[in-house]
Amino acid sequence: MQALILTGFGINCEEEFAAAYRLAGAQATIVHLNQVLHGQVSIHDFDILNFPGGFSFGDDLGSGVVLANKLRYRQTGAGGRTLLDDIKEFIAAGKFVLGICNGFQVLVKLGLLPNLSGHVTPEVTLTHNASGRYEDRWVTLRVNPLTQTPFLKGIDTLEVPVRHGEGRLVISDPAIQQRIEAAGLNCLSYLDAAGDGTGVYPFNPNGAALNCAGLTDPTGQVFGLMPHPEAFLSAYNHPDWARRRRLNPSASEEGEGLQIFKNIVAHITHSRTAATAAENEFATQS
Ligand SMILES: NC(=O)CC[C@H](N)C(=O)O
Repeated sequence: MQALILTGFGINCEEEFAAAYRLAGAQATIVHLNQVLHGQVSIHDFDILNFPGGFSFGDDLGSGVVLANKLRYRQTGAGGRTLLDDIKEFIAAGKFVLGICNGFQVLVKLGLLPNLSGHVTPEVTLTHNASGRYEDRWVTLRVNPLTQTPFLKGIDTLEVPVRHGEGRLVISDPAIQQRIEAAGLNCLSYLDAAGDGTGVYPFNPNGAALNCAGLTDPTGQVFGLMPHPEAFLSAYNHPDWARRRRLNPSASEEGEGLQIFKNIVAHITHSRTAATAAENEFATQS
């Protein structure tokens, strides 16, 4: 199971991302975006493509906009081929894409999320937090029980840090909002201290529509979220770890964020084993 983790141009969470995959049992390779754009590395040699957080292109024109435009418009080959063409093929082959924070912003600006139309055109946007400030705090999330994505399998709630200036999801078309809700694509929502979904600041740190902290596409293969699960890989990353351990001394030393990476690594490994078994059976029969 091979994870490709993009870096360069102000992306700054690639090491945490790689650590997450390694702890989950996968191989992680950090690659500069130019190596992919110049054809030195092919995304097709990997199982999952990852867009980490950071400040790509200094957040100029809006977080994630320039990187999304490079993927959509920068020609990587003959005939006007772009990296987005490769990413579409990658997804059509049943592979997975994960974007965290700035990476989520890239996927939204590109139109890979929520991608209700299947045409990869932007349908929603992420913009400046309602507070007008950069928000750096821990939040609690609930997984939407309707979600089909393997990334979130078996997870009910989790605590994770956010650190962003542009995390407010805006959905200007009510029909799109309704379709996102009906399909369960708003896969993560912010909770208040009583464990209820809330739009109230600071529990919802940015004023996002639908209290949405994360989205998937209709296939569940593309997943993006504003908070940083890759920053909660060890129980000791939590600001309140000492009290949590006192209350529950036998609790795992793993951070809650690691489960997302373990889930996808297990899913891909399992699907591959099943595919090989089916091929072997076919070979024996024919
Ligand atoms: N941590 C991040 O990835 C931040 C994303 C983006 N630069 C923002 O401020 O919204």
